[in-house]
Amino acid sequence: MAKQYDVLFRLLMLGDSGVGKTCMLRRFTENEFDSSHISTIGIDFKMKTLEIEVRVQIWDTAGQERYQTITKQYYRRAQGIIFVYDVTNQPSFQHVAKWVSDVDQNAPDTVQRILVGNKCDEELGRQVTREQGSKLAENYGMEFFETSASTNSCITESYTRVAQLVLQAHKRDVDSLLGSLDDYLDKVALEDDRVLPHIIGDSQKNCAC
Ligand SMILES: Nc1nc2c(ncn2[C@@H]2O[C@H](COP(=O)(O)OP(=O)(O)OP(=O)(O)O)[C@@H](O)[C@H]2O)c(=O)[nH]1
Repeated sequence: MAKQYDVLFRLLMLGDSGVGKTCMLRRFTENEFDSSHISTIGIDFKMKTLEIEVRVQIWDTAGQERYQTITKQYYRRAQGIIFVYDVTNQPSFQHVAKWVSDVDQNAPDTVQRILVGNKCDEELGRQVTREQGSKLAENYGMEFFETSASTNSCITESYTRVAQLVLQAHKRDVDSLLGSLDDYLDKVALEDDRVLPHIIGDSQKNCAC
């Protein structure tokens, strides 16, 4: 019997307002980029199936302080977190420490994290060097990516990597879940085989034509 099912992970994007979270997500899911900034209200999400056969639900949070009571409620349900800062905005880089500390207080210990410096296409306006980003990520034990939603640089790679990390961290759970799902589907298939002639018989009896 054909076995088709998805593994679904929830990923959360965090970072200051304007660093480009929504644009990264739109680039990844729709391959589109918008140069205007319409602040996310509260929280939004999009789904995407990755080549590694994992389906991800990506939550795009509002960076604005006033929505943080709402967005913090989602930390607990995330398996992966993408911390985003803007390489042309030094304060957004400094605030990564605050986002990380919020996650430490509210998310499960098993949550997988990566650090992303977005807008790397803006070389002239750069305020945070690649080395500074990489060093901070190393201090937190995270992998680091520089991305551009504008030029589509490293966007798919960063989402795919965090999903891979989540998959590795939950591999045993996923394997045992899929193992029991296989057993269940096999059992149902066997039962179907036994029941099917009976159902056909019944339906033929009820058929009016
Ligand atoms: N040059 C450049 N601009 C970008 C990039 N990503 C986003 N932007 C611009 O940055 C601005 C903010 O982008 P958003 O994606 O709306 O930012 P956000 O982090 O979702 O903001 P909030 O919803 O307020 O938290 C927009 O004007 C985007 O066009 C990028 O990679 N390069």
